[in-house]
Amino acid sequence: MTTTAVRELLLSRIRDVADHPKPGVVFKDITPLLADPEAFAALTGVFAEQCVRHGATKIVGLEARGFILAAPVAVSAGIGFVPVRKAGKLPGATLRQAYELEYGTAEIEVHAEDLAAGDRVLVIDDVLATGGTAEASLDLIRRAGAEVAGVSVLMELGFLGGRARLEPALRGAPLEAVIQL
Ligand SMILES: O=P(O)(O)OC[C@H]1O[C@H](OP(=O)(O)OP(=O)(O)O)[C@H](O)[C@@H]1O
Ligand SMILES: Nc1ncnc2[nH]cnc12
Repeated sequence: MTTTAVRELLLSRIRDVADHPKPGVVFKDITPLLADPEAFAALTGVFAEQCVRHGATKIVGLEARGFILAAPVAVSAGIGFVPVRKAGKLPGATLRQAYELEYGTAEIEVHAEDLAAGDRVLVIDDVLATGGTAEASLDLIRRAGAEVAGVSVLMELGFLGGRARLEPALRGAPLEAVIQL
């Protein structure tokens, strides 16, 4: 399949849900994509190629939808998967990072022992919106001593300015969005 055909297939499997989870938000629902094995496999293939191209040695997935997309990429690429979770879920010793959302703040965590110097980490998630979650994940990766290989997302909501917010934290690492909206 050509790159354009893959993008069209993926876009056709993302459903817009108006006013979810609150009025005024158009929620980008990826469950139709996950339910279509051809589309899910195509997306996994795109991420796996980026993983190889950026020389990643570990994959971080961002809870929760990022877990679903990142795990098959790690298996396909033959490298480890590391979950970045919302605070309070991981049982071991963690590093924790607070970040700002559109309204209020949130915190995410990673097991400190899962990342170390010498790791090159590709972050995978479904959506880049304001960029707050991805930015905080890059802080965690570096605080663990690892290097950021890149950030890969299925879709970027350009009108929310996530790319500009993330730019300084990327420090030259690539941010790739399969679909720009
Ligand atoms: O760029 P941002 O403004 O930080 O937003 C993007 C994040 O928001 C969504 O996750 P959410 O926190 O809704 O969690 P979920 O995947 O568990 O539904 C999405 O999956 C990203 O992780
Ligand atoms: N509009 C949106 N749809 C799906 N996930 C999101 N995360 C942040 N904004 C989102």
